[in-house]
Amino acid sequence: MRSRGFEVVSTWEKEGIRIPVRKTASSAGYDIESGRDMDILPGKVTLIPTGLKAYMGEEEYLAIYIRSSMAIKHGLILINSTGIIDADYYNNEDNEGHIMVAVYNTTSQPFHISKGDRVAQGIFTRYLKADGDEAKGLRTGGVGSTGK
Ligand SMILES: O=c1ccn([C@H]2C[C@H](O)[C@@H](COP(=O)(O)OP(=O)(O)OP(=O)(O)O)O2)c(=O)[nH]1
Repeated sequence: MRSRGFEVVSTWEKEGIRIPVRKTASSAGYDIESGRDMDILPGKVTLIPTGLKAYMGEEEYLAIYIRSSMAIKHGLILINSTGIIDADYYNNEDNEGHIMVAVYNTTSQPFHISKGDRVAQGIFTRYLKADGDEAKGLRTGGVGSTGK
């Protein structure tokens, strides 16, 4: 039985996309790499495609955080502070569940990222449901897919 994990998005160039790993026995985060070469321009939001999707249990999500060194040494932040990858994002009909890392370059200089550079980390997390919660909707895509 499988619980949670990562897969390469089928439409993405598989070459050079590595399934995330934790670097040490007690690291919480799975290191997530950029799926392509990119220039992260100052003062702009850039979506970094990862070439990855994640599957998990129903009451779990994958929390995406910046790698500390990207923030502290290079001034990159996540524009949404923490990316929430919902369990039902996996294999959605729009983009298959492609995980995007939404970065903002706080410096005045462009920052180059190569395919395979570790940019973010993902931590699988459990959440709790409120009494009377009977949500049944189906996710069809990514950011803003359930409204505006
Ligand atoms: O940094 C992020 C944040 C979100 N997502 C994907 C996964 C998530 O399941 C989906 C929707 O994100 P969220 O629910 O945070 O955005 P929303 O603006 O509330 O959109 P929706 O109306 O689709 O829920 O977009 C990413 O790939 N990267």
